[in-house]
Formats: sequence, C-alpha cells, structure tokens
Amino acid sequence: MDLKSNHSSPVLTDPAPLSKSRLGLPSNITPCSPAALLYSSSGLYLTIPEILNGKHDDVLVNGWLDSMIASSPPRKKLNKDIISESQVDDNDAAYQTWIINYPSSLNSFHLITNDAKCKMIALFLDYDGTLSPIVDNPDLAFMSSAMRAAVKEAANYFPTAIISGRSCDKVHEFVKLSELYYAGSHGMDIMSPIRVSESFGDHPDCIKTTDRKGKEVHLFQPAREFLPMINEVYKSLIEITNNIVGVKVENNKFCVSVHYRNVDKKMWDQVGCCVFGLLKGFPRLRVTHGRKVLEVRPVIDWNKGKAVQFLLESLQLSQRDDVLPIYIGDDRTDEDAFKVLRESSRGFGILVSNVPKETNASYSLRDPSEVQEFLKSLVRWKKFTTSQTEDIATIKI
Ligand SMILES: O=P(O)(O)OC[C@H]1O[C@H](O[C@H]2O[C@H](CO)[C@@H](O)[C@H](O)[C@H]2O)[C@H](O)[C@@H](O)[C@@H]1O
Repeated sequence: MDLKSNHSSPVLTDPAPLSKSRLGLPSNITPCSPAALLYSSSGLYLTIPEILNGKHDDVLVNGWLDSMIASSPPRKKLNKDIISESQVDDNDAAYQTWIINYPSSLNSFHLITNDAKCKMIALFLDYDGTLSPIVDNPDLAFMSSAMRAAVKEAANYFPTAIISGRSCDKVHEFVKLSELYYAGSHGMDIMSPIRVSESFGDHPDCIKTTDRKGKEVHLFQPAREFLPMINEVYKSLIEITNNIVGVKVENNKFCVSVHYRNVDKKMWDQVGCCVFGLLKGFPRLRVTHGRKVLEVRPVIDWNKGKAVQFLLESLQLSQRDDVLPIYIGDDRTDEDAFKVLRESSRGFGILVSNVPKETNASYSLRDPSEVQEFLKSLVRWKKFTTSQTEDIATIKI
C-alpha cells in the first residue's frame, strides 16, 4: 500500500452509494416509500409517524432487514430446558464440522508457535466481543481487570494495537493502557509513532501532534472532512429514532452506530427504515452491519484491513519477513483485516465465535475468556523461548 504516490483522500472513485443492489434490494424497490422520505443532507423533512406508515413489503423485509437478522445470530443458549436436545445436537454438530476448518487457536497452539518461531508477532485486537463480552448496554462493555493484565503483558512482548469501531477516546477509556496503539472508528482514526520512513508521514491526512503523555505522534484521519456530516447525521438519527423503544445511537467520531439489540424484533424494520431512509440524502455515507448494530460511515476506501497495513508500515514492520501479524476479532468489520492477512499470506486472523460463521480467519476462539487464555499462552511461550535462547547464549560464552 503506497499512499505517498497518490496524495488524494482515499475516497472511493465509484462509491455507488446506497444503490439498491448495495442494500440488497431489487431495482424496482426503494427502501422506504419515496413519498415518505424527503431528506436532504442539510435538513430533515420527515416525521416518525410518516416512516411508520411507510409500506414494509416482503421485498423490503428481505433486503436490509434480512441482513440485520443475519448479522445478529442469537447468543448460543446453553440451557437445555429451553431448546430441545436435538437442536443442541444439531448446533454442536454444525460447530464441530466448522471447527475442522477453523481450528481453535488454543488446541492448535503448537501450529501457531511453529509459524512464529524466529519471528516477531504483531498483535491486532478488536475490542467489543473480543476483549470484552457482548452486553446489552454498549456504555457498560467493560473489560475485566484480568483481561487488561493479559493485554498489558502481551504488549510487553509484542507490538499490540486495538482496532475498534468505537471512537479512539472511548476505546481508550475502556482499555486504559498507554503502551498500546489505538485505531478507532474502524481504523479511520489512528495514532501511531512518528515514522522514520516517509511513506505516510507527509500524507495530507496524516498530521503530527502529541499524545496524552505529550509524546510526538502521527494522527491519521482519512475521513476528517466527513466530521460535520457525521455529526449532522448523528443528531438526525437521534431525532428520528426517538420513538423506537430500545434504540441507541452512538457517536463514534467518524461513524455512527445505531444499536437495535434492545429493540423489539417487530420494530427492526423501522430502525432500518430510519437509517437507510435518512442516508438517501447522504450519498457519501454508507451502512455496514455489526452485531445488532447498523454502522453509518463515510464511503471511503478505508477499513480495519487498511488500518492493519497502515500500522504495520508505521511500526516499520511491513517490509520484514520475520514479522507475524495476528488479528483477533469477532465482527463482520474484522473480516477486512482477516482478508488482508490471508491475501498477503502474512500472518492470520482468529475469529471469536461460538457459532459457525463464514470467515476469512484461519483459526477460532469461542469467546473473550479464550482470547485471554490465548494471550497468556503466547506470553508464556515467548518467555520460555527467550529464556532458552538466553541459556544457549550463556553456554556459548
Ligand atoms: O470494532 P469493535 O470494537 O468490535 O466495535 C464494534 C461495535 O461494538 C459495540 O457494539 C457491540 O458491543 C456492544 C457492547 O457489548 C453491544 O451492546 C452491541 O450490540 C454490539 O454491536 C459498540 O457499541 C459500537 O459502537 C461498535 O461499533
């Protein structure tokens, strides 16, 4: 990736913003009744009752509503009283088949360390669902102190970055570790060390600033020009979803999350209608699906995968054959990072999931507690191999 040769903003040349195909809708259908949706990027001319009166026909429901449902698999029920034995068996059988292709990185730890022999591991960690368990209230997605200790210890041995959909500030508030690198807003807000190499240093979206400790750093914000638009959309979304019980709209600086986890399933189409309807007036914004969340973000060619490449370059690790990047994440947006690693044949992704999912990751872990165990195992292995190397060096002397 070379941004130096092209100093334009990484905005997609053909954004195809919110086309019907992008929404998964056939060409003869608009997401919501056109008469009901009169938005412009500078103002909103629609009241909630109008949206609620909009027709939600089958085709509409089979479009983004299906995506909303598909991206929100139910949490696995462990209580056998609630689901039948045969269902439990079916689910387990599907998982057991899936895990053959995406083995547990705890059970296949020897394969991973074999790969990592004589290499420097670079760790990339997603936050929600990876370092902290998924909870109903996004404001309460705290990380346990045991997990914090495991990440801190890992960062002592491997360059470690958090790449999250949340704003940098918010994820830093949760993680509270200054020894890490942070990429917020799905990688659209990166604070990285000052580079010796110039390939990003003089990019117009990359400025020099100081971090919380007063240290000089580079701040890379490829979507900076979208800030006023994102704020406008954030305010409008709060307003138009106001009547839908359980909706939560979260400002993540360069993107907005619209959560429907606590919304009655019957109302999900109305959440979708509000979001996709509003965005008809903002062709430079698009929606991606997360775990019971619609994420509104700029149509720019930037994602968590690009953020991984950017950080590897910033840390001057991208040209080295002896670096093994490992990315751990649970969400659809993490797939961009898994894909980058898979396609470059450098390192690999680990998907955090206890249900079978289509993925570009190579390994899996069931939940954040297994992530914690994996990080601790990596550190134990690293300490052991380092002490062995030191022993050999001592014998030679
Ligand atoms: O990239 P991530 O760090 O995984 O962030 C993705 C989104 O995570 C958060 O939402 C998710 O976790 C919440 C807390 O467990 C949960 O309530 C919600 O349903 C999940 O979608 C966060 O609130 C979003 O802003 C992030 O974009």
